[in-house]
Amino acid sequence: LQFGRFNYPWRGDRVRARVMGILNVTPDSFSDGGQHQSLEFAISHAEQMILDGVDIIDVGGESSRPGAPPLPLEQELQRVMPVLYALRDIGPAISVDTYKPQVMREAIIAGVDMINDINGFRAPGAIDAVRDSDCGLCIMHMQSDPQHMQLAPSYTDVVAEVIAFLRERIATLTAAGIDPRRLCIDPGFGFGKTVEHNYALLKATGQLIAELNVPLLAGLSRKSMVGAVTGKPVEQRMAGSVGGALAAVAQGALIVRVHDVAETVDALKVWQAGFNLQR
Ligand SMILES: Nc1nc2[nH]c(S[C@@H](C(=O)O)c3ccccc3)nc2c(=O)[nH]1
Repeated sequence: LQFGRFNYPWRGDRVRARVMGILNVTPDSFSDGGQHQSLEFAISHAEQMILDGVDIIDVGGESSRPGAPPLPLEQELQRVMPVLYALRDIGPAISVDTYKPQVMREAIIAGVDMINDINGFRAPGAIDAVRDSDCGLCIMHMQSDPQHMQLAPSYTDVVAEVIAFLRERIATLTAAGIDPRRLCIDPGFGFGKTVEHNYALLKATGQLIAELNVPLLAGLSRKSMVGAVTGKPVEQRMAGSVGGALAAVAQGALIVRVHDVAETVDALKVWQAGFNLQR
């Protein structure tokens, strides 16, 4: 995958969806919290994803688990920056999953190819942090915040409201001088949504793309929406997650964010070989 600037994954052969592998950099639980072991694990996980055919590796220091307290800036930097520097020339595109402007700034200096912001670049300083660079930007919808979002998700019309939110963010970022070719959108499965809201959004993937006219990233891997319809626990949701990824790609999604890279890459290869994409 040639990942030149303004030649983002979705700018290549538009029909092939790209696979974004999830790389969670959690604290080093085996020693005194030093970075070395978690860095070693992160690099070996990245190397395995590359063997599996990953296109983008998404490095996240903070699990956005509902109810989780926010991770302090210094801790996030200590976790994420060594990994970004270790992976910057490893091959595939590198994305950083953060909503903190200072992490964005340092990640851009480290040469990341994309910034994945679950908060849609709403934090004060987030737009300034990313404006004067050429990295890709993923704008995700979230209702409320990770601490409160799953307490009582409610919408009048979830699809219309998510579209309106993403439309406003696209307009705000482009008005600030950001090239729209850098943008992709994401409905944010699991971020302030019930299972019903999530499936209404998944079924509306084509509508979001048609109305907003930017590439769409779908991130439903192993989430509760998969568990709800399969009855499976999180460690047995791979097949359901692959099914969800194909449901999104069939409607035009261009990036799927997944835990199970090898399985998703294979499923997409066979699906794309057997489905007439040029409809
Ligand atoms: N763009 C984009 N970034 C993301 N980061 C994440 S964290 C997520 C997970 O299960 O990985 C998660 C969600 C809720 C609780 C824990 C963990 N999800 C997305 C997504 O759906 N889209």
